[in-house]
Amino acid sequence: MITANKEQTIFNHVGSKILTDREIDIVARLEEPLIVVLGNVLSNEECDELIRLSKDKMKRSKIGTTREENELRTSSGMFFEESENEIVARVENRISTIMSISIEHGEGLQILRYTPGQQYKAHYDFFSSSTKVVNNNRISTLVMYLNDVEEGGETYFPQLNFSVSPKKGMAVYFEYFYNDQALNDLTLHGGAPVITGEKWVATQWMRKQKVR
Ligand SMILES: O=C(O)CCC(=O)C(=O)O
Ligand SMILES: [Fe+2]
Repeated sequence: MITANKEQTIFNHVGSKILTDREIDIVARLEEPLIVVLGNVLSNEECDELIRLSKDKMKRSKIGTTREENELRTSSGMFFEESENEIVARVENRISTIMSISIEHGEGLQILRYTPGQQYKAHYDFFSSSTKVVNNNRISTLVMYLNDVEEGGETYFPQLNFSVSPKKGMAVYFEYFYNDQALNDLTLHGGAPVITGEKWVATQWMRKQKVR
């Protein structure tokens, strides 16, 4: 007998809703590799507050440091400490339900800001097998959009001819912990250059084992 075997996924939600402290909408999904577009992940107030809190920090983190230019990623960014404040704790709990994994597997929430011309070139979120961290590699990503971008700034998957336009409060989830490495490789993705306006995102990466 021939059985079509579908690979095991981490994301365990079916239907069109995910129940957390908010009702999250599953807007669209690609099955393999699993890429899910989510709506109503963050409220407008939460988006604004995350931007406000990180703005200060980005400023502070630049003092006394020479800003290293990176070809791959030209945006500026910062990390929140675990449960750093009430809003980060609340959002982390929600993220953990969405991503079907406890927050102990998560690196701190990362905030990125892109101004016109800035981008994140196509990359993998997992580390290559030649690096030391590979024994506790990343397995999944949630990119949350904190504002509307006038033009540009799509999250694109060049191997899949697929892209997601940033929309305040929405998010894109994907995972790359398949047995078949070819599926993982299809999650190559980037943040297209912003053309007009600014783009703010919050990214959560999860690791195979606990990091906290
Ligand atoms: O800015 C984006 O759309 C993508 C961000 C991203 O790839 C990441 O944070 O790993
Ligand atoms: Fe990424």
